[in-house]
Amino acid sequence: MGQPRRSNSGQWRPPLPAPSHRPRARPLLFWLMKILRLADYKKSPNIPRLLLRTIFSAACSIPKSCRLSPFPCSTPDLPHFSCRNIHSHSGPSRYPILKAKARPSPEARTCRQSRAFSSHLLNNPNPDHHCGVAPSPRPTPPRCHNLDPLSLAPPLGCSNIAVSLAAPLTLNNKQQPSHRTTHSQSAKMTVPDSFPHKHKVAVIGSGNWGTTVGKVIAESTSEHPDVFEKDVQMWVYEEKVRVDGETRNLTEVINTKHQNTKYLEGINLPTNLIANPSIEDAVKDATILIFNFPHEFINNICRQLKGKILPYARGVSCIKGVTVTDDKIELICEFIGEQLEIYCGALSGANIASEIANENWCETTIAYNTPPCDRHVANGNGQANGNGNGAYEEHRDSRGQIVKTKLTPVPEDYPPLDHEVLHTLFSRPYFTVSMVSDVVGVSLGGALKNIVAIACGFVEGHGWNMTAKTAVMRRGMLEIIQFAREFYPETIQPATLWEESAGWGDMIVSCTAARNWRYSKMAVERGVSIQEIERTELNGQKLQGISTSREVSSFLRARGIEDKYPLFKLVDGILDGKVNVNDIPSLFRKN
Ligand SMILES: NC(=O)c1ccc[n+]([C@@H]2O[C@H](COP(=O)([O-])OP(=O)(O)OC[C@H]3O[C@@H](n4cnc5c(N)ncnc54)[C@H](O)[C@@H]3O)[C@@H](O)[C@H]2O)c1
Ligand SMILES: O=P(O)(O)OC[C@H](O)CO
Repeated sequence: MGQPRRSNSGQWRPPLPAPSHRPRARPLLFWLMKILRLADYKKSPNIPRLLLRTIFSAACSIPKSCRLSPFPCSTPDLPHFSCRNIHSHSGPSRYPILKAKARPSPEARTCRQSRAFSSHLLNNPNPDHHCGVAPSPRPTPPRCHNLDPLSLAPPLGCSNIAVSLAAPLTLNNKQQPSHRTTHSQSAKMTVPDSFPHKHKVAVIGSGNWGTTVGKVIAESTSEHPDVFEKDVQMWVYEEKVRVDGETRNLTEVINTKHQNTKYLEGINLPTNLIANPSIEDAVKDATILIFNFPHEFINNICRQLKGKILPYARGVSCIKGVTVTDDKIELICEFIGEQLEIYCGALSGANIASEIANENWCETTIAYNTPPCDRHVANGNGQANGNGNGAYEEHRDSRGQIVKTKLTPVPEDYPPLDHEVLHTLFSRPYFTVSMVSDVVGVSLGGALKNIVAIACGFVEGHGWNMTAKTAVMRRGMLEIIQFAREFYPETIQPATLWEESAGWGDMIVSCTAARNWRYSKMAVERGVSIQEIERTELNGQKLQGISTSREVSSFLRARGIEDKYPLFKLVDGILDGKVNVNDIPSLFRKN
């Protein structure tokens, strides 16, 4: 890797990749022209055509072996990048990487895995060797779900993003250049990569998943002191717990024993994860808020947080559920954003807390649409906030509407808060993160699968088996997609539900191994209501499927369309005791 260098305008540029990794366009062209000249192409016009066709078809062929591998590459410099990702981003473009490096849009920069991907390619001209498969042509850069291919055309002032993509980005890779150009100051102004402020992270909620995510994050903040403050505050809904024969406050137990004995027993927590019973104090000065509690408490918690957080804080909701108010349905992350006047993304995936807490590998999906005002575009003109020509780009919600709240941009003396930073914050060797922009797919996939999981528990409790459950899962997924298309047609990307952990992955794990499935099965087996089981068996944990089913059904009923969602309707009926589990097969009978 070379040294950081200055452009003609005096601006710092990242170093060029090592010469052996540079594109070899010139020698290639040279030889091509030589062959054509030798073949006297003016007399044989078919030769150039044949040559081009051969090159093009070679570039299009990706070995199938790579497409099928579900495992992450084991390369130490790219621990979270999998062959599957390489495949899902592959396409027929002849020089896709060079194209993306030359003219990416802001979305391309924030696209999932882009940093890892570009640095990986620059460091490894043939990325496939890490996957243990036969070499293949270079794959395309990562694809964003909301990325219009046309947006790869160069918007004004984006030219220097090419430079940031071309250089391995700075947060994960220790060989990075030590300067990052900011955008709002003059083009010649540079800021060292060590920003005066680091992001302070607070986790709001400390249940089974809340504590697990707290652990993940506290490990990351320790590992990245250049980006994050080490200590992570975790708000704990204070309770008395019995430990070693004594009754103590849960917060005190967490801070002394470094275990959440009530909600995540037996897991050692990092000492920089600090339990705090005061929500106000826990979020003080935090720039990144992680929301992680059962969705039933969302109204109350948002009320407590209003006016108590930094105006430029940003959120990620790990909550699986929806909010229904006045016959309006809202994604939890957007509800949080609206209430607290911030932007909030969503994390969801096939994630069973105890497995991640035990550091068993799995993957997850984060949907985050970096608000235009936070896009630190280091372009040739030093323009900030959006499209680089001085115009302010509005932030839009998942219904395509301009967000009413005028967001306060994250100040420039913090590391830019975007896909890269969030990817860094949540990634662990045992937790692979995919970054996407489809907030609807990720949120609804996570919320609505809980209804399906309850149905699967009923089916299994009744004595039917895996094949019956599969039918219910399939039906459930169709209703989820239909729901997303009906209520969020503007931005839903159904591919998210097929391709991401937050879609089919979560559906499968939820219907075969998670709590909503397990305890609804138990309810049928014991002949008691699921609410009764929640009260007696879960030691304070919550089954989100019960309230989600109620909320979604009341929303559909209010619109007179519940019959369009027969599985959702049936689960609600069973929860009410009005319908019998035996009626489930009737959904599948065609008249
Ligand atoms: N547990 C998992 O494996 C898992 C995995 C992925 C996603 N999720 C999702 O994460 C979210 C949080 O789930 P969890 O498993 O951490 O919670 P949990 O089921 O462990 O719920 C208990 C939590 O609720 C809190 N609580 C109880 N009464 C409260 C009140 N009145 N006000 C505020 N908080 C109160 C408790 O203190 C505790 O932290 C849910 O939406 C869930 O669907 C869970
Ligand atoms: O245990 P559950 O049913 O709340 O589900 C946990 C996760 O959502 C599974 O991905």
